[in-house]
Amino acid sequence: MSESHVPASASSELAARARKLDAEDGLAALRGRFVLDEDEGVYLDGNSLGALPANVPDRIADVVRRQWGELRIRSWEESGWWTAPERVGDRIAPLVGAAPGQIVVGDSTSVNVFKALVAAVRMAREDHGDGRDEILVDATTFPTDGYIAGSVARLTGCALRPVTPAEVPGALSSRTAAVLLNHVDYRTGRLHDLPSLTAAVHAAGAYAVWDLCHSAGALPVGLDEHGVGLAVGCTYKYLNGGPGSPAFLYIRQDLQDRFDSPLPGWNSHADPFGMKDVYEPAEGALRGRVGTPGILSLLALEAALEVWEGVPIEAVRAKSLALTDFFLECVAAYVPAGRVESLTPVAHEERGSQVALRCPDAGEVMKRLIARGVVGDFRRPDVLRFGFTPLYVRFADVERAARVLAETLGS
Ligand SMILES: Cc1ncc(COP(=O)(O)O)c(C=O)c1O
Ligand SMILES: Nc1c(O)cccc1C(=O)CC(N)C(=O)O
Repeated sequence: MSESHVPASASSELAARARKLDAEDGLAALRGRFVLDEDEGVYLDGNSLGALPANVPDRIADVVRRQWGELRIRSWEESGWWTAPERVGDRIAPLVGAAPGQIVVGDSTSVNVFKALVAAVRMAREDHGDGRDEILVDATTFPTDGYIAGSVARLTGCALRPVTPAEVPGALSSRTAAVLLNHVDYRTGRLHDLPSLTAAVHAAGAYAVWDLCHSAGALPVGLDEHGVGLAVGCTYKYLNGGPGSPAFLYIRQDLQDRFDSPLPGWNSHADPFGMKDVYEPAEGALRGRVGTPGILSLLALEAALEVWEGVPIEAVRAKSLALTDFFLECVAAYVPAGRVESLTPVAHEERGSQVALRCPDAGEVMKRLIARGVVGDFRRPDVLRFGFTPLYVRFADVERAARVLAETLGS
């Protein structure tokens, strides 16, 4: 493959900078907590599926062989299976700025969006009456949120109004019951202003539900600090919980006794083993539970969260911004002008932990990149997505990815 498209002087200067940045990186040693083959290439798809933390396989082997194989039914108590949804929620809590007792883990993000959004509409109507008959949904959302919001609207007799996050303040009215928003846009990597949008929604007497899939584990969210009422997120991206690992649901402390779940399964009952005919919700966030949790993936996630031991999310954010800055700089230096267009905002306060580059032949380009060991992903119709997980991505990876991209585009 020709390297003629990458100016040699820029390449050696940026490669040297990458080595220096890696040498000075206070988080560099964290990469050792993951299973990553040094020779395999560059993994920039942690915004879709995080890498495997090295301690997970042995933990899962213990859960299967000893907890399930030997202790069997006793493990619900003796191995802490029954309380795992709340316990693992408390492990996620500091990463999203929540005090303990407000997060339960279980089900998928889609299911948690459903629970949170119905509960939000119910609370808005309790506060202001049935005139609250509109749900605003992020028009740029990852599709599942839009589909679920559509169903919630039909079930609750609300109108569904898709608007961009920027349009939300102007769209709020005395009809708004709930607003479903993404903290970081899955396609462009744009970070939305959670504090001001939450405040605007609350000022209109409505409830915001935040989807944190692309921010949890990538940047500080500050749920308690910003008075967020309800939030959901997945754990298989920046939290590295593994394929299909359970999602989380945040219910702010003071809203918990008003949280009226549309899926009141027996795991959320105040007395689950009372086997009562009448439903009585449990106290606290655990009324967000539904049925029996998937213990294997829940405990894989619990082990995966141990990689965060002693890692401040602020340091992760600082490295994330440095990585994406450096990637944009390398792309600008290496890729022929006009060949790609960045959809990711330049301003730090508007950027998540990914870079999205538009190019007309993105699908083909990503195939060729992957064949050369640079793994990002392709989002239709024309977006190359690169996710930067600060726990294991190195500056040298960033420089290499941009160089291989330039070579691929030039070939
Ligand atoms: C913003 C957002 N919400 C939801 C999901 C997916 O939800 P689920 O966990 O139900 O598959 C994704 C990606 O998978 C996403 O990017
Ligand atoms: N959640 C995914 C899955 O279960 C399989 C394959 C890919 C994904 C995704 O990452 C989709 C997604 N959240 C996105 O950001 O595009």
